[in-house]
Amino acid sequence: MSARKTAAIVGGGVIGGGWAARFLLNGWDVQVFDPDPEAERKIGEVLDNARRALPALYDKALPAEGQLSFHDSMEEALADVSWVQESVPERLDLKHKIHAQINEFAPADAIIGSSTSGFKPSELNEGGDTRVIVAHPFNPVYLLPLIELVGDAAICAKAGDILRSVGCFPLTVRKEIDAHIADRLLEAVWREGLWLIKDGICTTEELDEAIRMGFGLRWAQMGLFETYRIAGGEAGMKHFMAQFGPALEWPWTKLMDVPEFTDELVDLIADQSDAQSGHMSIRALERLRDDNLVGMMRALKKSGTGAGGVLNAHEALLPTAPQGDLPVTVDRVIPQSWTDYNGHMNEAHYLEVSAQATDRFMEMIGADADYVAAGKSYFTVENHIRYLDEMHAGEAAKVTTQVLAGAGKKMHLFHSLLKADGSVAATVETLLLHMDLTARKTSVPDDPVAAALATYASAHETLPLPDGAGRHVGQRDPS
Ligand SMILES: NC(=O)C1=CN([C@@H]2O[C@H](COP(=O)(O)OP(=O)(O)OC[C@H]3O[C@@H](n4cnc5c(N)ncnc54)[C@H](O)[C@@H]3O)[C@@H](O)[C@H]2O)C=CC1
Ligand SMILES: C[N+](C)(C)CC(=O)CC(=O)[O-]
Repeated sequence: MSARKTAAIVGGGVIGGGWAARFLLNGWDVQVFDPDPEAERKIGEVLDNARRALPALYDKALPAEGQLSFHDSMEEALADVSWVQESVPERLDLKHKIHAQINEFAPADAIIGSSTSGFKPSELNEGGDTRVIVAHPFNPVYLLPLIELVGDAAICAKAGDILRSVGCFPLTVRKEIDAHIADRLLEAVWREGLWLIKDGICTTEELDEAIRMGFGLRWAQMGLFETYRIAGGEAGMKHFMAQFGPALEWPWTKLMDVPEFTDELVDLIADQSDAQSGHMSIRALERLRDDNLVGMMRALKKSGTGAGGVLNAHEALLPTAPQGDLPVTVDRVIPQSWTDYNGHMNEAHYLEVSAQATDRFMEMIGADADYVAAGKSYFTVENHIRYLDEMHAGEAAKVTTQVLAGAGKKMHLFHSLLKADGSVAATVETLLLHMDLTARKTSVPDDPVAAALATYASAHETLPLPDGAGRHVGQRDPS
């Protein structure tokens, strides 16, 4: 993979702006070419949404943002890049023209991807010596991990490595077909929806409720076939197919046809959509969507299912730098979902951050997932939290951890929650005991864990006792 972490965005609209945010917030420099005089403003607004949402998916800090630049020529925008992403309007003639220009200026080793929703790579490359692959994203590109890759196998493999490094899920489509995989499914649902609305069976809002109150939730974590596998009950998929296969002969869909896009139909759909969502601006709807997606995707991290597994794998790649003499055990952004009616981070999440810091420190001394799977761990037996300052959504936060004592069965830690300016927002003094998970009784840790903990305890012994250590609730500060 090229060492250059610079991407060119050709076409900075809804999707190009999302690509710019995906690369930029993962530490890449981004060079944009888009003749629209409003492109810089539009991308700026997408970046505002992305900075608010993407970091909240992670329990570790993302890399420092790359540099964003706008260029008046394709040649300038493509200088020294390792990825070119084309996101111009879905017109094959325009894409051919653009890719001929890209081919002229892009470095020979650069990946050239098209965001096209439906064209095949053979169509994009027809008549020229271009080497475009389909790299089809899903809006919002900075949050949804799926990128469908279609085209040259070697280029797709290299593209997949790069996409994984910026938190995406590259899905290589085995054979090219119009609209790849996901858009064919989306098109089917959209066509049927148009018929249902045209025939007065439901409104746009009722159709959306039918999706988001039912299978839409299921699809977010298990897709279509795993869901149907469960629907077959103990008899499984074959029973499901036997029971519901015949329905494919019945008129449960009109997909053989699509309603004529008359002015009446377009007005019908548009009027109902306005009635459903017209009270919110697109940017407000986008922020609501992002908050919902972040909450759902964070929930999937616990089981590692679907997008949750992608987030966990990407998070494992993110480095955490030490802070002075103390290890940084949490380095993250406060998610919107952690704030409450007082407009700041809720008290419960200070303890959640502390628990994350303790888990990270346990990993650092070898009491990691494998250690727990072997039947040994630590249990927290006492916490003392001091709330010293508010934390707000989108705020960067670090936790440093000092070992106050670490011998025998005991592990006595002091976590300090630091704001971006280094001030202390909270402290959590926490006492843990080592446990035998089979006997459910205290036990001494394995020698390697005991030795690693003793090393930290010895190194921290020379540090001043942190302010607040040993306090009890309501203790007066010395005047
Ligand atoms: N909107 C969506 O939900 C999705 C769209 N896509 C695909 O992404 C591509 C772009 O779609 P959108 O972002 O929605 O369109 P858009 O209309 O929002 O953005 C297109 C951008 O291309 C720019 N542009 C036009 N001619 C150009 C040229 N000669 N050189 C450079 N830039 C030029 C325009 O100024 C505009 O900013 C299409 O192929 C579409 O199928 C893929 C996934 C989702
Ligand atoms: C409607 N659409 C064809 C532009 C959808 C896509 O291409 C993917 C998406 O984000 O839904």
